Amino acid sequence: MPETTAAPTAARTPAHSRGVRPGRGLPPFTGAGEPAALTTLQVLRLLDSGPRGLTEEQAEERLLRYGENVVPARRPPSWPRRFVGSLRDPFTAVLLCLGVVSAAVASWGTACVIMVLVVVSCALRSGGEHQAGRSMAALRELVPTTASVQRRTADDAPPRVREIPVDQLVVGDVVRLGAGDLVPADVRLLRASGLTVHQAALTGESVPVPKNALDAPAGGGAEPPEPPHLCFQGSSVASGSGTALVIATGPDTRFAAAYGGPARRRGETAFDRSVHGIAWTLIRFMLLTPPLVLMANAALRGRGLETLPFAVAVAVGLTPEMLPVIVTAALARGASALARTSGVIVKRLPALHDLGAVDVLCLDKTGTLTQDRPVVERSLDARGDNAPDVLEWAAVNSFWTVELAELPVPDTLDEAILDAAGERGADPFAYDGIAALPFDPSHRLATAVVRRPGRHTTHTLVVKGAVEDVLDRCGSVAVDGADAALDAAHRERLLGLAAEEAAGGLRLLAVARAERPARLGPYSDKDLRGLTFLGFVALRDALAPTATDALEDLARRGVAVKILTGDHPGTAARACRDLGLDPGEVLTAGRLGDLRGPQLAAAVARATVVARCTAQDKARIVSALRAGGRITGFLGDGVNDLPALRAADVGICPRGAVTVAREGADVVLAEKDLTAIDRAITAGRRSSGTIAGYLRITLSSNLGNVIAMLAAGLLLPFLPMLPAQVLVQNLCFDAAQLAFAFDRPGPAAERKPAVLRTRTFLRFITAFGLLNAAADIATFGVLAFASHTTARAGDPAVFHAGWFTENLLTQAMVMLLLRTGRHAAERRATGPVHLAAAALAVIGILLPLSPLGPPLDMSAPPALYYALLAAVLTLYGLALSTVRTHHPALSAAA
Ligand SMILES: Nc1ncnc2c1ncn2[C@@H]1O[C@H](COP(=O)(O)OP(=O)(O)OP(=O)(O)O)[C@@H](O)[C@H]1O
Ligand SMILES: [Mg+2]
Repeated sequence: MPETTAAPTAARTPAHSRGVRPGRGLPPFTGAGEPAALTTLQVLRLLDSGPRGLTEEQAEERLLRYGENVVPARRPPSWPRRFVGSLRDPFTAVLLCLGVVSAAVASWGTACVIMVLVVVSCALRSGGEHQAGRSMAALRELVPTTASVQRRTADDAPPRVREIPVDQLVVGDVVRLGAGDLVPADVRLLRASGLTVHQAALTGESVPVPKNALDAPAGGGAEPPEPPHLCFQGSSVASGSGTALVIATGPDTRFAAAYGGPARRRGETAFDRSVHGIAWTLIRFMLLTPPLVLMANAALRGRGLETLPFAVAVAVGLTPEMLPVIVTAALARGASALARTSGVIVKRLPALHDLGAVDVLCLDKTGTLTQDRPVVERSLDARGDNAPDVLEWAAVNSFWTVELAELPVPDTLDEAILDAAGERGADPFAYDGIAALPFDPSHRLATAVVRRPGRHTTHTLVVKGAVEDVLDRCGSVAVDGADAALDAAHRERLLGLAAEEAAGGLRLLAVARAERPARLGPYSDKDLRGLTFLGFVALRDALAPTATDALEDLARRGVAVKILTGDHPGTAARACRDLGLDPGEVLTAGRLGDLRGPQLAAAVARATVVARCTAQDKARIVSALRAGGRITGFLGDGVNDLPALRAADVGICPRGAVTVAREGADVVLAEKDLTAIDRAITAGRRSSGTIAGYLRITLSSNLGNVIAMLAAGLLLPFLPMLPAQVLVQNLCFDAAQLAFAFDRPGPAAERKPAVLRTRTFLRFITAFGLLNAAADIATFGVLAFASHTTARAGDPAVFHAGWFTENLLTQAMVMLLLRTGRHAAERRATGPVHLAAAALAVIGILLPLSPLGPPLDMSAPPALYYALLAAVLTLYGLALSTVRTHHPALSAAA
């Protein structure tokens, strides 16, 4: 493409020969931006650059000298730092407190074992996190953020625009900006066409701000706070395009000065609500336990502070120390498997859990339900008759809006129109392009201003866009070559005609035109009044071949699908119907009006399609669904999808999406394909199933032990379990639970959204905890019976050994019988959990008999005990299976 620039070429004189140092450190260009008093030419000179950009060699040299364009954000922490960080985990903190309490009462044994627990769990956790962090960083690198830079291979070579990773940009580079791009560094505009920029991250302003190149220096007056010719890193292009000079990179940008790192967003996610919610409930329990144990012992047995170590041990017994390890491992494993098998990149680990919990998925239409390969089917005039000239005007609009853009982004509708017009021999060069107002999703219009060669006094405005938005700007309608006033009846008829075409599944663009006296000044949306309506171009976009099956799968998995589109309601409804999705009542965003909160949630809950949505409508619908308790995913790929991507529990976009969408999304798909989402949701449910399984099993048996321990503590004249023993037992349990990180839950876990609700969960662990306690108490009876005839009746060491064995055996059984999503038939195959359970059982039986027994105050129980224990365990196993199958409320939770 020939390079057309307005700035003189003198700027290309090498400035280093004049002793000017480019870039970083140069006072006017650090962070705060650049005084508007300099002309573009002066700035280019100062930075030793030119309107044609740097050469590759210059850029390379600057990169080496001044460093990469990265904000010195929080670097990934090192392993030791993670270790220290994991000490701040609430469970660890509680354990440490308990350790301090034990040390304070000189219970050194307990204190030491608690320390061992803390160190082991922190080491495992930080190791796991470190590894997960590395693999996540590697995954994120598969979705790099790029910028379009204009560089030359040699001084005299023509400039070429190419995509490079953003971190390779240097001061003096010339970059191209297009709708949906992130502003890659602090830049000064050289040229701009209809450019508006979102700078909410910097200024909090929520509406896009218009930006343009500076024609003349701003003079001596005060500099405006947001100079219109500067764009800053951290903002994004909402519409239009531009060419700009990089004036500050990396740590020198205004963004780095303000924040020192990328801003992180988002309130409470589904992950926080479920996993964290349960963790905090437990922590409250743990903190309450020691005082309760002390009080009960004091009140009922008249014991004093000497029971404190025991009370502490009971609280420690409740802790699921391995929770963070299991969570990280399960999610990281799921995320890398998903990347390997389906090319789906999860950018934030907890997002995988949230994916599994999604129960409503909002989608855009184009490219998701359809192929995004539109072809022009026909063009019609205001009467609905074939009208080739309407297509020709649309082509003039498409050609010049693309041609005059600084960064032409191929739009499939424009391409289709140009193809069709080209086939019919239309010639857009019959006009000269004067100006363009590029397509802007909030106005749903694109405008080209053209001039017929030789007619210098008249400009023709050619507008194409959504039917309603074009009609709003029309004052007349062309009928049979003459203009007639556009009255309400006409308008209704035209809308009806459009609806008819849309009902056939066609996408529609309205075309209008106006003649104006030629002028020099820029054009804006305000000039689009009193247009003459010409007609429609109807395009057909074939349905995506995999969509029908994928929608069915999603429905089967309990995920409701909603289409939030900017398109015509008729077109969207027809696409749904053709894909077997009942559109029900089709809403338009306009009809939702100012509904908010619960009313909006209720209205949207009933609908499957909401058409004519703006970016803000999409976001507010997603927020309302979330506020109504739904866990909401959003898939979209355009600039107009960004607010909704950010508002959703899980924002999903395809790899081909605009840069801002890729940056804002939690999950990036290889392609815009619903089947990939289905696979990602399944992976999320598996990981959540693993976590839930771990929590249910660990906590129900921990709770059972605590109840039994309290009961025994009150019934027996001695401590039912020595603190050291509690902790050894805990260590064994924890080690065995690690197997869950490598477990794959059964298919039942994949059937519906995996949400761990605190209340259902507590019901589950209470029921199974009580069952476990009952087995323990039965064991006490059996132990007493088996040893009452022997010489060792009432020996605490025998009691300790007997109970230890039973505890480990019941834990092994629970691991096998309460696994997530498995029914009897599915539980058979051997896996890590089976091996761990077997190991646990062996340790449970042999440890008290081994030389380690006596130091832990355990000695072998009589043989009769083992026989009776077998009977107790059989009954316990039967009871477990019965409760699980016969209480759907409980088994459904599993
Ligand atoms: N290049 C264009 N020129 C003019 N008008 C356009 C252009 N592209 C889209 N439109 C109009 O704007 C409307 C909204 O389109 P847009 O692509 O912004 O919606 P969307 O929300 O992204 O839709 P989808 O759900 O299909 O992705 C379209 O129905 C069409 O009428
Ligand atoms: Mg779109």
